[in-house]
Amino acid sequence: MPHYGDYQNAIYGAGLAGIVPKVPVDFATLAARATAAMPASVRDYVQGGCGDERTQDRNAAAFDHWGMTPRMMVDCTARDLSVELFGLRLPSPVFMAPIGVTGLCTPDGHGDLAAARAAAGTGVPLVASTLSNDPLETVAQAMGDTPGFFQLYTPKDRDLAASLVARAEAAGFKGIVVTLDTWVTGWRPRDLNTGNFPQLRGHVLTNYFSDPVFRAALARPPEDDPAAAIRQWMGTFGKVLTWDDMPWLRSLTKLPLILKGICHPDDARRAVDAGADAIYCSNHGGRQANGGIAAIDMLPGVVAAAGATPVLFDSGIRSGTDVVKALALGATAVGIGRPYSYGLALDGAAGCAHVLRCLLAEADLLMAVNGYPTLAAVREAGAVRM
Ligand SMILES: Cc1cc2nc3c(=O)[nH]c(=O)nc-3n(C[C@H](O)[C@H](O)[C@H](O)COP(=O)(O)O)c2cc1C
Ligand SMILES: CCCCCCC(=O)C(=O)O
Repeated sequence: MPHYGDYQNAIYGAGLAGIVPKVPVDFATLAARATAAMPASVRDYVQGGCGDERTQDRNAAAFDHWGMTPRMMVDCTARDLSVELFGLRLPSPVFMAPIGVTGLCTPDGHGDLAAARAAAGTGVPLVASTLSNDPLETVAQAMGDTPGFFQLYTPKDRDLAASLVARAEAAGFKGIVVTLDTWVTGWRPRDLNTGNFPQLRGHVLTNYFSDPVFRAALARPPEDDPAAAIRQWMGTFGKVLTWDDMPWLRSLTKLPLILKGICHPDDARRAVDAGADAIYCSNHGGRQANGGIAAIDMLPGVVAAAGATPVLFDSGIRSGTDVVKALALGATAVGIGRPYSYGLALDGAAGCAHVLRCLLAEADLLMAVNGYPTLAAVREAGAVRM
């Protein structure tokens, strides 16, 4: 049976023929190379975060104070990283988190399709953002047989929300991820210092501009009057959700409903009671609120509160080791954020797939060396706060 770790042999094998990876295999080199290659406006938006970015930095740094203990004399020649989620058998517990400017991460402006193709090529699901340069239907198609999830930024216009969800269902997405932490944008100095907010320049609004409900409310189509369409988007983006909205959200779809941005155990309990099918523990990569606890440090409390409900996690994952630590702390599946957008920036779909394969190879080899043949073994081994 092939293992994700075999990617290491492929890299060394290519090295014998004098070929080195086009995209770096480690995050530090990847980030340095990608941010040098990106246009400044995209780089600042992707790399930046809220305030002085201490929460963002802490998200990644906090993985250092969690450690795992290797077990010996365990046969790990066969390893199984597959996971069941919402009745789907996924080949690995890794997915691509929604990134609203994915479209801009490739020079052709079709980064969303490139990420979808990377999903198709690797079997790693993509959570497609509402904020996309290509319509969700086209993105879904580009994912091939790999399941995808649709991330909903809930508009104030309830009919528009219903339309977006219905389109996502019709397009074949397997679940709806409702983001709770971004009805308004956090304070982002890098973008403020350059007066740059991509959406206000008409980027990544294709799902709105292509939507029949959104279009029906415009005097003239977005193609003829983009400024008016952008103004309408500004007016409708970001409904403030409360727990009272849960029955309505639930009524929009029969697909699994996943609530993104849950960090407090009480909120996790409330989400489960209100009918959420999964909790998505995330602090939005430190982009929305500064001054927070690192996301990975909040994961154990959320997992305990969620009980049997699956918990997805992101924020600060930079390596395969981080992936295994998050699984050890109870995550059912782990979201990759900025690293895959850097892969896109350096080599499109191939670069994105390479980043995902490297993360999976490192995770798989760590499991092999640490004596964890399955994800159940990872979870049983756990991680210790050092
Ligand atoms: C450039 C950028 C755009 C993002 N856009 C969205 C989005 O459209 N919807 C959403 O729910 N989260 C969005 N996020 C948050 C990610 O889904 C994820 O929570 C975050 O990237 C995790 O942090 P990390 O990248 O530092 O690991 C975005 C993140 C970045 C970096
Ligand atoms: C008013 C738009 C809010 C930002 C949406 C994209 C996102 O989640 C992020 O940049 O982070």
